[in-house]
Amino acid sequence: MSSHFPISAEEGKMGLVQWLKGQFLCHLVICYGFLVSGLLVNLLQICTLPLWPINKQLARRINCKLGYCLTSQSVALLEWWSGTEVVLYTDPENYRLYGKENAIVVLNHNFEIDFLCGWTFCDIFGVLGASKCLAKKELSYLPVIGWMWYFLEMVFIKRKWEEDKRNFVQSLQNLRDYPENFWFLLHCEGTRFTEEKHQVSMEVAEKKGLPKLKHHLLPRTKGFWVAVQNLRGTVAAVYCCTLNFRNNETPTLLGVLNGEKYHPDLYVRRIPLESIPEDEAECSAWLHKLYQEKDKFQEDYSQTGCFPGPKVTPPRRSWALINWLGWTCLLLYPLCLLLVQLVKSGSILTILATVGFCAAVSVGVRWMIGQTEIKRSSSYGVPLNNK
Ligand SMILES: CC/C=C\C/C=C\C/C=C\C/C=C\C/C=C\C/C=C\CCC(=O)SCCNC(=O)CCNC(=O)[C@H](O)C(C)(C)COP(=O)(O)OP(=O)(O)OC[C@H]1O[C@@H](n2cnc3c(N)ncnc32)[C@H](O)[C@@H]1OP(=O)(O)O
Ligand SMILES: CCCCCCCCCCCCCCCCCC(=O)OC[C@@H](O)COP(=O)(O)O
Repeated sequence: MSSHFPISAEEGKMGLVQWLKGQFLCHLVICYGFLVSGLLVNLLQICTLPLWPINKQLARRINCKLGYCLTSQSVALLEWWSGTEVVLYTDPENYRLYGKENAIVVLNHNFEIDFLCGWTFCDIFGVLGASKCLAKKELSYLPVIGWMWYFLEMVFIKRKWEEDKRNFVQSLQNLRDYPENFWFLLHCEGTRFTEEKHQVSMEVAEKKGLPKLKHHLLPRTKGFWVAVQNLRGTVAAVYCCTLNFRNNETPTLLGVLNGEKYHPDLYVRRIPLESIPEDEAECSAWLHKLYQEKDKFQEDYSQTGCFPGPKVTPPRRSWALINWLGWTCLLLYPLCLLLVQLVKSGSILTILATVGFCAAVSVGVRWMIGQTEIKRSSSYGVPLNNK
C-alpha cells in the first residue's frame, strides 16, 4: 500500500544519495582509485628496499605510513561511505591504554567484514599502519593488499605446522624491535565459521572432552602459545575481542560498497600478558577456557542484543577521509583528461582500450572482494584430518 505522506526534501536527498551509492559508475571510480593508488603504494614500497639495510627503523616507519594510505581507504569506505559506526564495549580504565601499547588481539572469525571492522578500530586508536595478522599464505598473493603486507612484516602461514614453525618464530622475533605500536591479530579458529566446519570441530571437542561451543570453532592453540612466548616483553596484553552485529546482520564487503550501513558491536577485555601461562599445555587449556567465555558472551548477545560493560561509540577520525579524498582527486584528474582526449579523438581503438581497462578494474576488484566471501572459504578444517 502506498503512503499518503509526501516525502520531505531531506528524505528525497537521502534517497538520491543512497541511489548514487548503488551505481556501478560510483563503484568503478572507487575501485579505480583503490587499485591505482594501491599500485603506486606498492611501487613506493619497492623504492624503500635500498633503505632497509641502511636504516631499517626508518624504512619500517615509511612503510607504515604507506600502508596507512592504502588500508585507510577501506576504513573510509566503511565509516564515511556506508556510514557504519563501530561500537565498543570495554572497561574505561583499559580504553586509555588502547593504541599506546603493543597487543595480541584474539578475535572471532564469523563475518566477511571482520577484518574491516578490525582495521577501523586500529584507525581509531592510531595503529592502523602498523597492524599485523597471522594470515594464511594465500593472502600474500593478493594484488596490492598482499604485496603491501609483505613490506609491513605481516606473518603468513601455510597452516601446516612443520613447514611453518621456523618462519613463524623468526617473523615474531623480528617484531621485537618494531618502531611503532602494533596490534597482532590472531583468529585462533584458523578459518571462517561455517556450519560444516563447526560440526567437524565439535567432533574434535567431544573427542578431547572439551565443552562444545555454539558460536565458535574449536580454537587451534599452537599459534597462540608460540605468539605469546615469542612476544613476551614486547607485547603488554592480549585483547580478547568478541564481535557481533545487531539485528542478526550478515554484512558483506559488496554491501559496504553499495553504501549499506551496518551495526557492529565489539566487546574487548584486556588481559595482561603476565597472567597467561608459559607452559604449552596450560596455555592451551587457558585459551580453550577463553573461547568458552567468548561463546557465553555471544550467546548472551544473541538473547539481549548487547555485551557486558559500558559502551562507547568512538568518534571516527578525519584522516582516513582526507587521505581517500586526496587520492581520488589526484587520480581522477588524469582520468578525466584521458576521457576528454578520448572523446575528442573519436578513435574506436582508444575507446575499446578504455572500456577494456574499466572492465579489467571492475573484474579485478570483484575478484578481490570474492576473497572475503565465506562461500569461497577454504576447505581447511574439513575433513577432520585436514591441516
Ligand atoms: C580496542 C579494539 C581492539 C581490537 C580490534 C580488533 C582487531 C584489529 C587488529 C588487527 C587487524 C590487523 C590486520 C587484519 C587484516 C587482514 C587479515 C585478516 C584475516 C586473515 C586471517 C587468516 O588468514 S586466518 C588463517 C590463518 N591463521 C591461523 O590459522 C591462525 C590460527 N591457527 C593457529 O594458530 C594454529 O595453531 C597453527 C596454524 C599455527 C598450527 O595449527 P595446527 O593445526 O598444526 O596445530 P594446533 O596444535 O594449533 O592444532 C591441532 C589440534 O587442533 C585440533 N583440531 C581442532 N579442530 C580441528 C579440525 N577441525 N580438524 C582437525 N583438527 C582439529 C586437532 O585435534 C589437534 O589436536 P592435538 O591434540 O592432536 O594437538
Ligand atoms: C576505497 C576502498 C575500496 C575498496 C574496494 C574493494 C577492495 C577489495 C579489498 C579486498 C581486501 C582483501 C582483504 C582480505 C582480507 C580477507 C581476510 C579473510 O577473511 O581471510 C580469510 C582467512 O582468514 C581464512 O580463510 P578461509 O580458511 O576461511 O578460507
